[in-house]
Order: sequence, then structure tokens, then C-alpha cells
Amino acid sequence: MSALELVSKNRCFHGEVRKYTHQSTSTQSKMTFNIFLPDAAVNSTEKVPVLYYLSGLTCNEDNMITKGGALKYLSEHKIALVAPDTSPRGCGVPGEEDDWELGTGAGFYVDATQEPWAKHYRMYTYVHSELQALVGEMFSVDAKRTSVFGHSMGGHGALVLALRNPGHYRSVSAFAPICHPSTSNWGRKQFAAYLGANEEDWRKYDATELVKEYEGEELPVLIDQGGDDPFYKSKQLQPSHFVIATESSRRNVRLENRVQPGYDHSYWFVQSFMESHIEFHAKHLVQ
Ligand SMILES: N[C@@H](CCC(=O)N[C@@H](CS)C(=O)NCC(=O)O)C(=O)O
Repeated sequence: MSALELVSKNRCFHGEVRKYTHQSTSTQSKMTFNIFLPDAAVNSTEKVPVLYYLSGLTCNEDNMITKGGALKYLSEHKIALVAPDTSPRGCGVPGEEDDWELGTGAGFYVDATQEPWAKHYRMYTYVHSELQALVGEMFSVDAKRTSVFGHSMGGHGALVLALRNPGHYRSVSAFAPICHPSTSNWGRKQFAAYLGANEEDWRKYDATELVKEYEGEELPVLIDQGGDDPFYKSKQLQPSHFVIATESSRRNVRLENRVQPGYDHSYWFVQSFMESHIEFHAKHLVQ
């Protein structure tokens, strides 16, 4: 298990926000994450539930912590939050800095199989396995009470993690998630680069395909989508595909899907519905 290096620590809402870096075995690079620990976890008087938040394209570990408006509600419910970076950085992979939709800031929460990405771009394993094992070992959290949520590319990541690992996450929610990446430019471009030309290999990272075959415990899902989101209007996100797949396949998935008129894709939208997402997860985590 890699050692954690503390970068910063700030008191906030009866808890602490800490930033750590560590050498990751999955991505073979230095990775950075933020963690919010309510005082019960800071003082190790209690093992608290933990929520993982996955950010979108161009983001790093800071966007959600600084602009998501989550910490007050996490503190009230005594839930820890982990916000990882969205990709490895500075690995020297050819082309990694050339395009904001691919490489740095755009890991897409997949384990790449194609060159030149395969060695470092392993964000699925990093987030689902390595980071969670590390957090479980190093902090006063109850790993049996884990949920996941995210925004845009991170909403896609959250849905994929939950649908592929029945029973592991108690609930999943997403703000403007990329719901059917095999059929939108956000998805096809990255899957072709990271996973190769065989679209069969893409299915395991596509929430709309995964939900058709979901087997396992009941999974509560909440999705919010801004009605004036330009990426929604240009069909990059396609929540209706996920809704139809969920309803027609009649799997054990309990979906609440909401479109919020007038909201766009930004963190102004995300922070507007953050309280409601934390409440949703708290119902499933705090028992
Ligand atoms: N850079 C893109 C936009 C990328 C974008 O909207 N990223 C979203 C996630 S998909 C985000 O959260 N950006 C960072 C932020 O708003 O803090 C553009 O110019 O169209």
C-alpha cells in the first residue's frame, strides 16, 4: 500500500478538507485526491460512511470541493467525501496534453488497453479498487457504507462503477451524466482511443448497455439533468437512452430521473442540486 503525503489541511464545517498525493500502482504515477472528514472521522471516534465523487472533463480533484457546495451537508450527515483527480498527469504519454477531451483531465474512468494509454490510464481500477482500499485502511470510514456520484464524464464513471459492482455501492447519483457513451461523441472518441475499435469491448463502460443486464441487489439511482445544458442539447449525454433501457429491461434498478429547466452544465447547476443528492445518499448510507 502506497504512503500518503499530506499536501494541505483546512478546517471546514466541523471537519477537515485534506489533500493528499500518493504513488499509485494502478496508474504508475503520482495521484492526488481531496478528502473531507467530519470530526467523528478526524478524531476516529466513529467509522463514518463514505461517498466518492467523480468529476468531469477538464476537472481535477478541486472543482467539486471548491464549487460543489457539498461540505455543509456532508458534515450534517457525518459522511466522508473522496474526490479524486480525473486522470493521471504528466506521465509523458504522447499527445496527453493535446486535446481537452482525451488524456489529461479526461481519463473516462476506464482501464485503457490500447497504446499509448494502457500503462497509465487505468482510472477504473484506480478509483474502484486502489483508492477505496487505501481510504479504508488510512481513514476512519466504514467501507461497507460506500456510495458514488459524479458529474458529466464523472456521472458516467459513477453509473458504470455501481452497475458493474452490485452490492458494493449502496446508491449512485449523477449530475448531467454521459449516459450512452458508445453512441455519443463524448464516449466514442475516448473509447476508440483507450479501448480500441472493437465496440464489444466498450459495453462494460457504457451505463445504458450495462443497465440492460444488471443483476443484483436493488440499486437506487438519481439523475439530474439541466434543461438548458448545451451538451444535453447536442446529444452528448442522452439520459433518455438510460431511462428507456432501465424501464424496458425491468432490472433491479430504482431510477429517479429529473430534468431541471433553465440549468446549464456548470457547477452553478451542480451546486444547486447538491443538497438533494447528499440527502439521497444519506438515506442509504446513514443507518
Ligand atoms: N472546456 C469545455 C467545457 C468542459 C466542461 O464543461 N467541463 C465540465 C465537466 S464536463 C466542468 O466541470 N468543467 C470545470 C468547471 O466548471 O469547474 C468547453 O470549453 O466547452
